[in-house]
Amino acid sequence: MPKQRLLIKGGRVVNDDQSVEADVYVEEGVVQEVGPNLNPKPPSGLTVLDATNKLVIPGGIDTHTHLQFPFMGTTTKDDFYTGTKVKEEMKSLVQDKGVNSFKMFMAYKDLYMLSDEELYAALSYCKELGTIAQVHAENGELISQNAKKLLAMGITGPEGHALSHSEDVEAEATHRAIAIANTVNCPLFVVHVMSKSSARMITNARNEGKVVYGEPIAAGLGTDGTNYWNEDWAHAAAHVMSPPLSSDPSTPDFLMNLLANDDLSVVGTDNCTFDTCQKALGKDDFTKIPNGLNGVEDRMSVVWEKGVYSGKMDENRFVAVTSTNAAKIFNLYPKKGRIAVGSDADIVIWDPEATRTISAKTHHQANNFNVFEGMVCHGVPVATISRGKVVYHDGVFNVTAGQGKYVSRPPFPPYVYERVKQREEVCQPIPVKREPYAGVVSATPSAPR
Ligand SMILES: NC(=O)NCCC(=O)O
Ligand SMILES: [Zn+2]
Ligand SMILES: [Zn+2]
Repeated sequence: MPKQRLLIKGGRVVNDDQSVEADVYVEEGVVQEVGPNLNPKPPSGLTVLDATNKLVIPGGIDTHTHLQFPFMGTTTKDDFYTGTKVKEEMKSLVQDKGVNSFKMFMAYKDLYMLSDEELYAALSYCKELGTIAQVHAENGELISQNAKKLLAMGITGPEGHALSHSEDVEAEATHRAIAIANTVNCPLFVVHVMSKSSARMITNARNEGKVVYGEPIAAGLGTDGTNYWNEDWAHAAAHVMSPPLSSDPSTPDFLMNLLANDDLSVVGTDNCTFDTCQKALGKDDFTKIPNGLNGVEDRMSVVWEKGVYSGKMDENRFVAVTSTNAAKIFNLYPKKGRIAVGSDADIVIWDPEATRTISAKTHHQANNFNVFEGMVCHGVPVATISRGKVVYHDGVFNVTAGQGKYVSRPPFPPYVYERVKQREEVCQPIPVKREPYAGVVSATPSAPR
């Protein structure tokens, strides 16, 4: 078999810490050289992609998706799912299967919700195994009480979902998760940060030196919860997810500012798609609407448009929040999340000037609705390269099902655990040295008669 060889010519290579005008030469899926005017020999058998006036960026890493996910009485439209398991299986998943993160739920009462005692035990064990504890932070008990009250008042539509999942519900659980994680010195990754209050909790915790990461999602940065009051039931229901999109329209901008400042760390999508017929399982009761929406296809464009094109972040921060930080937190760096010699050739050629309009009519996802419908985005992928293979170029896909490769992730990512280790060494409580108490001790009270 001839070697698979690829040259990306004339682009601007953007990593999280610098940008350089350079060509990128790839052999057998791995970057071999990054530099000006590369001329690899022999020229035969070499695929050349022109990246003049384009950015050459590391392939995006979506930190949070649900594919082929059985949930709330139905299964997501998009497929492929790896689930979380119970405690006995955690060790084997980490040591034998290359899993280094576990998601725990404080919401979904009577389904997934963990008590504080269970969360304490789970986070303690995550820490012992050297993994990242991901937490869905919402107070499931409060949601349940709120929902009962709203249904009794005759509020059965999707607005009831937003009202029952109030901002307090997310903020309280975020604060509690941070407190529990900090108590057991376990690194915490708060998934789908949707509200200002929750984001502030994470920002404060980071300012206090706690090892906490926050993940806003594409939908939370690109649209808002005013959609829950739309008079078209299907439109409103399509936006139902937990925690809900914020009903305060200034929240997406607020979250993007925190992301630009490194108060929040990475962008996921929580892609979890259900079509209108599936959503209709909750047509008479908002608590039965399957929770979830799209994002996986549009994440990079939404972040470019709302983050870079808006002037909040530069191209390097864009790379940090769409791939590099995720690769560091989940121990994939620098194999993933960087374009450098020895890195996997997962690369996107990105046209920062081109625009596209997002629509369910033209998207490639299986769902019939897109929460970013009509959004004009600057920043368009021209080509996508997966382990050296051009899988998308100028509108044409060259992929087959099953081509993706599972990436094993070792525990104890140094980016996270070096800090954890240091905190543990320095922050050990030390008993106060004092003379023993020599005074009177009252008699042990006798048992009541
Ligand atoms: N977020 C959501 O509504 N659906 C997916 C499941 C989850 O992440 O909680
Ligand atoms: Zn969740
Ligand atoms: Zn999720």
